Amino acid sequence: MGEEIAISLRNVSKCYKQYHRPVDRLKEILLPDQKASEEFWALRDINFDISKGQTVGIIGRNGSGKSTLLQIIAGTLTPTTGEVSVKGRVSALLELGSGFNPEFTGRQNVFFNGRLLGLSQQEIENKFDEIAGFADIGDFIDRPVKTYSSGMFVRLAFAVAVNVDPEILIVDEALAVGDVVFQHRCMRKMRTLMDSGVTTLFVSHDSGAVKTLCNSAVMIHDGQIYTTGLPNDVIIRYLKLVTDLELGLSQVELESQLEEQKVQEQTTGDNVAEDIAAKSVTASKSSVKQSSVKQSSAKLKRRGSGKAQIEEIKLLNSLGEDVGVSPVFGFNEEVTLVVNVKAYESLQSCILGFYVCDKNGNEVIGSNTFEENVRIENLDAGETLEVSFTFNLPLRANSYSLTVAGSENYETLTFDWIDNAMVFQVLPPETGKRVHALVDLPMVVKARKASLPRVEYTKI
Ligand SMILES: Nc1ncnc2c1ncn2[C@@H]1O[C@H](COP(=O)(O)OP(=O)(O)OP(=O)(O)O)[C@@H](O)[C@H]1O
Repeated sequence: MGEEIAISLRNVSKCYKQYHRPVDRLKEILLPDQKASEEFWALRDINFDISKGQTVGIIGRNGSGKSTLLQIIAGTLTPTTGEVSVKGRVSALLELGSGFNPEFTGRQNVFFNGRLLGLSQQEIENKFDEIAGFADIGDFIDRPVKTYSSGMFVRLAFAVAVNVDPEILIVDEALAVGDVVFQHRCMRKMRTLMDSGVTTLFVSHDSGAVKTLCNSAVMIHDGQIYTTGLPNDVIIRYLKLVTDLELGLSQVELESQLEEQKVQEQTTGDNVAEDIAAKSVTASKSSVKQSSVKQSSAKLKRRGSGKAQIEEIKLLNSLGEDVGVSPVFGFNEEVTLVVNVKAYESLQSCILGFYVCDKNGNEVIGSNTFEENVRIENLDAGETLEVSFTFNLPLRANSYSLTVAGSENYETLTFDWIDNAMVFQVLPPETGKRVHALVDLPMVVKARKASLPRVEYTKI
């Protein structure tokens, strides 16, 4: 039996009417023959299926169509064309305030919203204390919502959305509001819901949250699906697009890249997007030489201005040996990362850095020359530079990837950024010690048995 589909979109498009002046809207109502608006397609031909229990991150630049997409899935907006099928009770946390009546108290809104979501009066009463406890807004629960700060508002809205036993949870960027303690509480609750099989859609500009929370991601650009896949891969594509746009790559060039990517994906069935990502930035210059990894298997992903380029990356073991295509290191082994850079234009200064990332793309170890107090001044065009970083790998046995990047300084765009430049394995400790966390740092542990205090019994 195949996976159960919770959300399915077929050729979904949304066209908004846009008016230059408010009066044009009235004009069009009064004089329907005279068109006073322009059509704007916020979404075009969106097709995807989301299996039950998946957590999907939706990413994209401002105005790309993410909120429109979520509202269509949540059922608060009708698509202009296409079909949407959503199976399960949807609880949506969309725009701040949507669904709340400002004149009602928080308590009244909890009941009002609960009923809208299909819960009975008794069910809401049973859940009320949990919701109020989660929101943690004190006496404000009995005051009109219009007197709330935006933080209180989102606390209550989130508390309702996650505590009404949703089957499908839709969250739009809401976690960015509220204090740190509340954000942690939200994250924990979302994880619990996801672990219990709730299908979740999550729009965020926080790539870290998408990487840690989601199983997959969809990137929307100009109302179309730009790419889908593993969160880290999609985020890399997203960051590359943002860099390309900052570098002034024209829309025509981006569209032709997208077309080329689609054609190649169809013909090879392979994830050609990755190779295109690697080619597009620096197509005219030499590609990076990785003495330890073949380019295709390394899933090379690259972006940057190209003012200078990373020409070679090597990862040496504790004996200083280059250990080949798929290096395997011992637990806590000392390794040396050697990076060679060539300037194609003159640079006033240079910062070179790296990250060791886990499978989800979370940065586990990382630093750069600036933070390590190694100042690199003036690189002339044609000049080369070799930088080495020596560090240990006190990591849980697993595979890790290496990201290497360089920029002129913190203010400028990176000249070269290579994600997944190399993948390597770390073995478990030879001592047999189990590593329970991602990183295992040396620590001092002391234990002391305290004798129990004597209890004196008084005879009555
Ligand atoms: N009611 C509306 N009428 C006209 N145009 C709209 C309307 N709502 C959204 N749009 C336009 O549709 C496009 C997509 O908007 P949407 O809010 O879905 O983007 P978004 O990706 O969620 O953006 P952000 O990250 O800034 O929230 C934008 O260009 C926006 O101006």
